[in-house]
Amino acid sequence: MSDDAIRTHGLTKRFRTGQVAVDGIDLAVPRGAVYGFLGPNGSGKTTTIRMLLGLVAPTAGQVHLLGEPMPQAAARVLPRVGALVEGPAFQPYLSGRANLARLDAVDGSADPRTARARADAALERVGLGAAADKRYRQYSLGMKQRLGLAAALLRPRDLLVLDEPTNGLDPQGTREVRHLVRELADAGTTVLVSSHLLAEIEQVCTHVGIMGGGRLLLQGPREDLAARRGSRVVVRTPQADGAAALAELRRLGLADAAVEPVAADGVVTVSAALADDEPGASSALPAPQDIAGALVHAGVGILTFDVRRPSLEQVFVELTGEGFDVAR
Ligand SMILES: Nc1ncnc2c1ncn2[C@@H]1O[C@H](COP(=O)(O)OP(=O)(O)OP(=O)(O)O)[C@@H](O)[C@H]1O
Repeated sequence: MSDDAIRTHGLTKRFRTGQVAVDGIDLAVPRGAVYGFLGPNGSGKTTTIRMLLGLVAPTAGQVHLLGEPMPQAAARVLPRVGALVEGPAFQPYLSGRANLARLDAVDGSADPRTARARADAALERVGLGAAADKRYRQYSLGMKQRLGLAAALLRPRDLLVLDEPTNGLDPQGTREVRHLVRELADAGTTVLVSSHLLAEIEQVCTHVGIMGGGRLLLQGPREDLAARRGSRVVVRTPQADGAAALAELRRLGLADAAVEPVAADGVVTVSAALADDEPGASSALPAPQDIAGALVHAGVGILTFDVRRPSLEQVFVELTGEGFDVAR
């Protein structure tokens, strides 16, 4: 048993069609994390999430949620887990509020006297307060998605599992979901959130797992994954200082330092790789502040000084050779 909020060992799903949708994955979602579960369409995220929640039986492997084995402990564990998965069962002719009341009533452990307050609080939280009395069938896709979130938030949860929560939302709605996830995480809820659009949730994640072709290609703290590859220092200087800047960077041990072609405005860009891809190899390289100091000391005029980290998407593409929107 582990202290992680979610832990799987060798989790595998082979469908009757013979397709292996999830291929022996070991997920580890630490308590308190916001875990971005990422990967192209068809990479196995939804199937994994369904297995986590006991909606689909694994072909092989184990799942522990909040330290307890699934599905054996489902009755004890699932009340502590809020989930948004495809197609929640809402009644089309009932209002958003009435739909939540219905779900609330099914939950044996919820106090019926406070049902209304719970539903209203959840609706407010997802920005549906004004549409509470509208029928579900009149909701837009984004509003439906929000109602699904509200249902997951009807009671305090230790763990939230959200499958593509930003599906159907406009950029404003997407920002709101991010904000909500951050708020919930600040309050101590562990969140697993899946997306095929990395940029949408990258900013709120503390941890990331990247799926590709049913396998977990990469997993760990977000900062570690992005820092692992390809950080660069990028300096813009007056053209006259370009050669001096290049010489200084090389003197500091940044072997691949190079000057990019002159821009029309008499400014050149000098850049160099800051970290090697090999773990530990970067320790010999100077820290950014020391590089800036050395350039100033060498009399180089600095117009801008940046440390550029690759986006996770760049890391992903580099690792897999696959774009994010590639279907299987
Ligand atoms: N019930 C099923 N029977 C057979 N194959 C299935 C079934 N459900 C999913 N698959 C296949 O398993 C693979 C993984 O699908 P899954 O829905 O888990 O991916 P995903 O990463 O969630 O993608 P998306 O972002 O499009 O939802 C796909 O190739 C899909 O066609």
